[in-house]
Amino acid sequence: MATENKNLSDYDKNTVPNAKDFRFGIVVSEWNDTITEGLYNGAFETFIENHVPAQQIIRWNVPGSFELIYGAKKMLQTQNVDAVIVIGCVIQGQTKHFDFVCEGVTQGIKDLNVQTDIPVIFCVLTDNNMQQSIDRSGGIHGNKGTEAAIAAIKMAYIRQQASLNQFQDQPLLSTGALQIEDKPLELEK
Ligand SMILES: Nc1c(NC[C@H](O)[C@H](O)[C@H](O)CO)[nH]c(=O)[nH]c1=O
Ligand SMILES: CC(=O)[C@@H](O)COP(=O)(O)O
Repeated sequence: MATENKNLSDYDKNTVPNAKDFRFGIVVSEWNDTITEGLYNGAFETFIENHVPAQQIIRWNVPGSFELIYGAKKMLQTQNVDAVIVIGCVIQGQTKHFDFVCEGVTQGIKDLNVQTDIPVIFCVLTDNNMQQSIDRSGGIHGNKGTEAAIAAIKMAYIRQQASLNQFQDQPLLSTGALQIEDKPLELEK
């Protein structure tokens, strides 16, 4: 489903676990900072809306999207966080550099998810032009930062429950969603 058919800011609050005790890191690229600031604001505000205290949200800046990999790695190594969001905006230029940056960041963040125990959420726009980025950072298609914050909460919860081995005897709804203490968690099919 393309973004144009699903607003990035829409989510069902009934499927989001209580996030008041989680700690989150956000690594923000300074390239295209008008866009990345919009994505950050979307993520930060969504965390606050879901009861994450501001003092439990750690922000680091890096020069560009390629540096998100190292920045996230060092945050994971040094900070007590339950999930990390990396925020970037890569826009096609005149050369193939776009392809290499996008692929490099994608693979690097994937590697961190494989090699470490902390979820790293991919909030990197890879757009053809600035208008597409504007549309996805608080514009007509919503805010990918909101989407990323919800993903971070859900993944932090999955990590927490998995570490407690609670999934083994957790009651399941008929839909296959986990029944958690106050609201069901919809696991993506
Ligand atoms: N063109 C964009 C870049 N390029 C810079 C790289 O991300 C990196 O900082 C540089 O190659 C030094 O290692 N970065 C973006 O985030 N967005 C772009 O559109
Ligand atoms: C993604 C990039 O690095 C790109 O925006 C740089 O522009 P260009 O390909 O014209 O050098």
